Amino acid sequence: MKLLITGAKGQLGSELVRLGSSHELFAVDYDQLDITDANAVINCINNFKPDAVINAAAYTAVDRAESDVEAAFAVNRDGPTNLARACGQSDIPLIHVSTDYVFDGSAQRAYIESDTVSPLGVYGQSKLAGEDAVRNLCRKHLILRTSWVFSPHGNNFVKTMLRLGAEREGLGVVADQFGKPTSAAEIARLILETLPAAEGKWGTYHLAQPDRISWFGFAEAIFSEARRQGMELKVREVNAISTSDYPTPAKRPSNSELNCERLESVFGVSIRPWQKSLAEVIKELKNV
Ligand SMILES: NC(=O)C1=CN([C@@H]2O[C@H](COP(=O)(O)OP(=O)(O)OC[C@H]3O[C@@H](n4cnc5c(N)ncnc54)[C@H](OP(=O)(O)O)[C@@H]3O)[C@@H](O)[C@H]2O)C=CC1
Ligand SMILES: Cc1cn([C@H]2C[C@H](O)[C@@H](COP(=O)(O)OP(=O)(O)O[C@H]3O[C@@H](C)C(=O)[C@@H](O)[C@H]3O)O2)c(=O)[nH]c1=O
Repeated sequence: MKLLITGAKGQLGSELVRLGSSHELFAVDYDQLDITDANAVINCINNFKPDAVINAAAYTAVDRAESDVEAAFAVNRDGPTNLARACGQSDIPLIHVSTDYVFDGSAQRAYIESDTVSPLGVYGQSKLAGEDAVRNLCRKHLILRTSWVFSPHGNNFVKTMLRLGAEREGLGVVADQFGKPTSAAEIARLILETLPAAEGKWGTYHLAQPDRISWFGFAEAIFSEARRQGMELKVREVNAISTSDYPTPAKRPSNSELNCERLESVFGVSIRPWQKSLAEVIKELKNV
């Protein structure tokens, strides 16, 4: 397939490029295609004539978004609007990635696709506006909501923990926010697997790796896997703290577990647990 990938230097974009080599890729980041520029988006799609567009571009700085509202909405709402309009006009499928942070976390179970959305912060609000634009402007769309993305690239919780764990003896990590860590490689693998089978299955799906865990539990898993692989860490004490002990500009959902049964049953795919992906990512980071 001829695939246009936006945000190609980000976590997901990098994995799409790595795993998508059997396709003809036009992989562009901000410097080659700014998705907030409507004319540039139309020209790019008209020139390359892709079979599908995968939007991996986003504004992902959750706390910074609270004071940088315009920029977050430009990238997360206006960018997808431009892509969806251009794709919709040419009947090109658009794969768009969204987030668990569209939910407020009040559910006592895993969220399904049709659950009420009610984002707590600017990042989630801007991503929700992007989802709406894609649904309204491009019939052939897959909106894939994922969560807690990690990879060897860019910024993510795994890399932050490994950095802090090498610098400090003690760390406090929130133990009352739960979700599903998901590797960018697993998202890329599943996008490339579902896309060729997507005709007649357009819509919104949840895509996150089992199992549900807290950020604290995830931090413990990161340190234990890093030590198992022989990494030297300074950290001796990881303390379970509550959200109120770790004030941040953006509010985060206390439960953003995504139920992914719909994706698995409609496409007949199975999503690997994050533990295996974590081991692979740490192995790669160790060798950098
Ligand atoms: N990271 C996470 O934990 C989660 C991410 N998601 C979603 O998954 C998707 C992929 O996220 P992830 O790979 O982590 O994101 P990254 O932040 O790693 O990558 C996003 C990429 O988009 C680029 N970008 C920013 N603005 C523009 C623009 N105007 N035009 C073109 N490119 C732009 C960024 O460039 P630059 O770095 O120069 O700004 C960066 O290379 C996003 O939709 C995100 O919302 C969902 C749940 C969790
Ligand atoms: C660094 C650190 C964070 N925390 C907490 C803060 C926060 O509640 C939680 C996660 O922090 P982060 O800022 O790394 O993660 P955050 O930016 O909230 O991650 C989110 O990113 C966006 C893009 C998404 O779409 C979400 O799915 C999610 O992955 O851990 C600690 O408790 N201790 C620490 O030392």
